[in-house]
Amino acid sequence: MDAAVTVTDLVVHRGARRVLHEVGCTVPPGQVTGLLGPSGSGKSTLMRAIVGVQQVRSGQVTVLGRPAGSAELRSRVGYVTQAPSVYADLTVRQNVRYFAALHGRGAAAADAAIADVGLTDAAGQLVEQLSGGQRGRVSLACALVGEPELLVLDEPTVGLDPVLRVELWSRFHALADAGTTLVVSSHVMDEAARCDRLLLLREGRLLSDSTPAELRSRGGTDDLEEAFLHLVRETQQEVAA
Ligand SMILES: Nc1ncnc2c1ncn2[C@@H]1O[C@H](COP(=O)(O)OP(=O)(O)OP(=O)(O)O)[C@@H](O)[C@H]1O
Repeated sequence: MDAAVTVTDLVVHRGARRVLHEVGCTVPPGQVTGLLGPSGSGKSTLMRAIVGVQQVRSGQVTVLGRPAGSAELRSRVGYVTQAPSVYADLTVRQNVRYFAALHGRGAAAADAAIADVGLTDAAGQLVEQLSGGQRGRVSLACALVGEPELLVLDEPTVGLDPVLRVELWSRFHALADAGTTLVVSSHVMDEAARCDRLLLLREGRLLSDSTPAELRSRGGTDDLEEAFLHLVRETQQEVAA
């Protein structure tokens, strides 16, 4: 099956610095692909390139068979940034119903998306009265309600309690099982184990594009964090050699 996203030799500069160095990777359809790496490694920049809002220096990004950012992709790709982008002076329900209407969907779809992110009890509250984590979940509900084919989520579980994190991850897998492609970034390695595939970034370079099992076997350890460190050391030795 064709990849949902193909990134080839991607170079991105931000300000005066090169922040992505000839990155190449693919994202398979109908799976949860994790984008993992330390803060500043380039995860958000790669996501921005995939959704077509990042100016690129060179290379190609193809999304659902089209160049990233094509007008035709707008309704097919959902993107949730780290900064919640919803209307603070509207309630949760009003926000999600508004985004539902933009996608030709009704109140029932909005209510289902609100339930998916665990906000049913807060549906009547103004967004400005919610916590940061709750606001992030309103953004997520607004993206879910459009039922995009590709969902790109920048650190969606930051600040969430463990129970909700587990629930959201099972929701991500249910979406993938129904055919949605998800790209989910995190800097928490324990979330890596929940992904079908892992893209590991460090200092703007892709260290690995593999399954968690392949990464464990390459690192000779069951601990993904250890395996990541092994890969970092291996890459440093290759660079030094
Ligand atoms: N608007 C900007 N102007 C200039 N440089 C930027 C800008 N935004 C990010 N950068 C730089 O680009 C690099 C990659 O940043 P990016 O936000 O993609 O990393 P990240 O892995 O998503 O980090 P985090 O996990 O902290 O969100 C960093 O060195 C950062 O300082």
